Amino acid sequence: MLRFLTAGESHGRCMVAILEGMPAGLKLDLKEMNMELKRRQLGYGRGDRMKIEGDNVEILSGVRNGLTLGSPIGLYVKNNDFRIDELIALTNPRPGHADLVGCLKYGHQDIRNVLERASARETVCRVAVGSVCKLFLKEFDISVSSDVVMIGGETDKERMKKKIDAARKHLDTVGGSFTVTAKGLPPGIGSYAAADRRLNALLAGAVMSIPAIKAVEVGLGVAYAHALGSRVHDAIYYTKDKGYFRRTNHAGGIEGGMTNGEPVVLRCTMKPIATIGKPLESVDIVTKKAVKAAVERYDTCAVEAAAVVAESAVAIVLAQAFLEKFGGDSITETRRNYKGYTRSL
Ligand SMILES: Cc1cc2nc3c(=O)[nH]c(=O)nc-3n(C[C@H](O)[C@H](O)[C@H](O)COP(=O)(O)O)c2cc1C
Ligand SMILES: C=C(O[C@@H]1CC(C(=O)O)=C[C@@H](OP(=O)(O)O)[C@H]1O)C(=O)O
Repeated sequence: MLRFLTAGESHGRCMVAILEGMPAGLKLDLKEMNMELKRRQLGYGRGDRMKIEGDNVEILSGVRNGLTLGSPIGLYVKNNDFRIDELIALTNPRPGHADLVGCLKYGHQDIRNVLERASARETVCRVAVGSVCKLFLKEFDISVSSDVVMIGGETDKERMKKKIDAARKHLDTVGGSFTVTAKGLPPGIGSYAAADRRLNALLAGAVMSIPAIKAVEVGLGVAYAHALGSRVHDAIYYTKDKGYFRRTNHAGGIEGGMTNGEPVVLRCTMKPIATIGKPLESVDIVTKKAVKAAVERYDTCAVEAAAVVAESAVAIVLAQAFLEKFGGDSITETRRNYKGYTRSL
């Protein structure tokens, strides 16, 4: 079983992750891993925090001479903006963030005790872990990519930028949507046999766990609601060369909770950033008086960054489901099992 845990506060010393269950013998290319971290920092509309951080992952354990050992992989990313103990208390929760409910739930009187961990800074760990999973999947010619498709209702790249500029100018924020595509998967990853093995549910859960992601559609997604079955199901064809194939991919590569051999395509929606320069009404959690919500430094738009995080979330789930099917304590063993299966198809 491939599993991971992360720890770290946004302005704490560092962010860490442990990935357990990765087979031995996988070559970890640190340069490629750090490129993923860099991609997460970019994107039009990001705030000033990204100018402070220069995210760089260090491998603490589980690797010798660049190869995984089969033991837990410890990953570390330093926070340049480390100042958690100096930050002043905040008592004016931001609508749309974890602030109010987090204080009620954990008994805090300072929303900083909540926001430090609720912050999307945690997603740097997700990308560090995802970068290892992407390298694993690459061994089997499986790739995961993403595309921003809409920002604040605009689909043209220049208009998207203008939308972000306008939001920034008006001290507001803006959300959007993006697709994540995984190519090269064989049919049969995931299963219809049990609810917790259905791949579409696992993928949606992983992407929805990224802060501010509010919807995940598989293939045609919500558009299925308007359609007739005869128009939307992907007819099946066969040739000796190709084997089974489809001419359309409305299903987004998943049928019955399993990959069907076509690209897996998800469409994901992100809400606008909760911190707003012109803050909404709120209530002070100590005095109970009406106040304006807290304004921290913020990203005007982080859809591009979220898309990179979602690639990692998807890569992690795919690596988990792939290993569930093919097993293997070493890459050699996984490859042998994989080849045996694909030959049998
Ligand atoms: C890459 C990324 C960057 C984000 N940057 C900010 C930010 O600067 N300010 C903010 O208030 N929220 C930001 N968010 C969103 C919050 O983390 C999110 O709204 C909050 O955790 C509550 O979201 P939820 O209701 O989906 O859990 C960011 C999210 C992501 C994925
Ligand atoms: C630190 C990151 O994103 C942060 C996510 C975030 C939030 O509230 O989610 C708030 C901002 O942090 P700060 O208040 O320090 O400016 C973002 O910069 C990151 O993506 O690495």
